[in-house]
Amino acid sequence: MTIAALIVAAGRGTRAGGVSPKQWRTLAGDTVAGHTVRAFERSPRIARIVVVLHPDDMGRGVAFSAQGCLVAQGGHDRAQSVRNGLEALTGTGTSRVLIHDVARPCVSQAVIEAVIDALDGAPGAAPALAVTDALWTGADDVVTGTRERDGLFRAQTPQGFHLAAIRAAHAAHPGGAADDVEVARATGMTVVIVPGDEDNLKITLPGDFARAERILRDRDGH
Ligand SMILES: Nc1ccn([C@@H]2O[C@H](COP(=O)(O)OP(=O)(O)OP(=O)(O)O)[C@@H](O)[C@H]2O)c(=O)n1
Ligand SMILES: C[C@](O)(CO)[C@H](O)COP(=O)(O)O
Repeated sequence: MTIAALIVAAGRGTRAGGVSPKQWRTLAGDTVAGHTVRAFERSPRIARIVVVLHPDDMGRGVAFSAQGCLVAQGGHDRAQSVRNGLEALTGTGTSRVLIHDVARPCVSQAVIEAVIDALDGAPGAAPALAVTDALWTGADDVVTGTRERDGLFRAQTPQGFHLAAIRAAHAAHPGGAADDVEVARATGMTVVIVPGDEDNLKITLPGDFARAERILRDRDGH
């Protein structure tokens, strides 16, 4: 069985601010994208890596190609970028794919392994963390109600799938999905939840860079 990682890196990181998109910012000695790609290169079970880049960033693809990655051009939204990455896997003999946000550079080997292992028993698998805090609704800075937290999860990536199944799901989906699990579930696919990791944050807002850098430095013992 051949397993690929598909890293979507074609977003602009508008919420993170800064002079360049968040995936090109340097943290703990490498770019965010460099850390993310390396996490999958370190996994002996990942046979190939596709990196999906924004049209303006295709020049950066040369370095990824030189290190053995496939490179694809991104689309107008995340789902289109995923579809372009899936297309790039055509003819490579890949049977399973782990789809990951470039903006999650602290993904651990344990999370990658858990997703891969779960795909032996289900067509889809993804990491998530159970919601433990109380949940409120609010308006104008005032609490307006509470919500049941049982059965709620915070979704992470990598989200793993049998390749043919996720290709078919993306081809059939009308658009507007938050992630690939939503696309998969729209076809009736079973997606199992594996343990996520608090450190597997998605760099989204300016304050997230410092936290990601701390995690990466602590892990590398710097
Ligand atoms: N057209 C797009 C849009 C998003 N992405 C990727 O999808 C992931 C989603 O994370 P998010 O935080 O939403 O990234 P951005 O779209 O870059 O961020 P923002 O919404 O703040 O602009 C990121 O890895 C991003 O690069 C992509 O490959 N192609
Ligand atoms: C795919 C994802 O990371 C799951 O948590 C997330 O849905 C993508 O980004 P966004 O913050 O919802 O735009």
